[in-house]
Amino acid sequence: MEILFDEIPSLDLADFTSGTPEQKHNFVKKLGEAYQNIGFVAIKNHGLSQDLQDRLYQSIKSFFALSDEIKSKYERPEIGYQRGYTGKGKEHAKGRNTGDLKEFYHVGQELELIPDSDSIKSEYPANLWPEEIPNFKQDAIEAYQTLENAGKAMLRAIALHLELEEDYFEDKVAYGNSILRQIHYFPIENPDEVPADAVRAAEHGDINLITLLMGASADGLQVLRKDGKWIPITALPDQLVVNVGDMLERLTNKKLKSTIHRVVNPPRELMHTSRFSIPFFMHPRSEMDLTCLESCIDESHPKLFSDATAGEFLEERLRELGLRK
Ligand SMILES: O=C(O)CCC(=O)C(=O)O
Ligand SMILES: [Fe+2]
Repeated sequence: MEILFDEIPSLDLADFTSGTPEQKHNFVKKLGEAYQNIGFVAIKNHGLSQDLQDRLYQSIKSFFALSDEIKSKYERPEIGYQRGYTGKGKEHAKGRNTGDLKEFYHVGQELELIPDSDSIKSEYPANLWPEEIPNFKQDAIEAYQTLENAGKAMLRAIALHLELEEDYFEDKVAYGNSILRQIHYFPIENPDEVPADAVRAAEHGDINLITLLMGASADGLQVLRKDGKWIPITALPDQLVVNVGDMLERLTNKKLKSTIHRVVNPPRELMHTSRFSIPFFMHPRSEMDLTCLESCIDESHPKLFSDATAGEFLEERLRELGLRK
């Protein structure tokens, strides 16, 4: 069914997690409809409190206000910047060379929380915690866990929409390679000093299964509708934006859409202002097989992707983004 949304659909996650069978059914139906079309929804009752979001934004504002010299102590190119700080302009979208106008900080699974018996533990680098910002660690870990739980609930709904067992993704995302990315789109005093084609975040699809995005500190996020129109996204304060990433698109042979999105620059007179945002990229364990589901392949939907594991696909994309040599 062709639907052209003027805004992304809003859903209540509580309908799915604690609603009546009918509410749960309707949630899955609306989610499936949205993900087969615009690839984005906004959800409320996700479990992440406003207080925690405020604390997170406070910590990252303090962190990014530190000098470049201090921030670079937390930069680890040798692990593809998968933990800690990534400096200004280092990442560019796939297919581009001009770096995005952003700096960011990555938090992954906290190793102490993974049981020793799980061999995945040895795959992950340890998190880095900035000693200059006392609450950073505690707030980031709490947000990571809350978003991981909300993501698991979304994946249960997605599994039902795909007519899989509700717990299909459960073991695949247990201690998965998810990343909390805290982003600062930095102020630019003189717009003529940056490359003419430089933008806050050039158009891209996310790599992972799904992305859960907290309300940002300013406008700018836009998604590309299939008729070519860019639709601005503004989440209400109590909402998270949740979109399909490339891994889920591959698994479902493009039944679910990883929609291209971007963050545009503000008008020239506001280029000197900052924008902060915090996406949570929900990744499975590296061994997850992303081979297209048989149920998503038929004569009118031939298989579009070669077989790969999540780990293989991620490595390829990190090289394409300039983060891995
Ligand atoms: O900053 C935002 O609002 C979105 C960022 C984004 O799309 C990303 O980091 O993948
Ligand atoms: Fe994105």
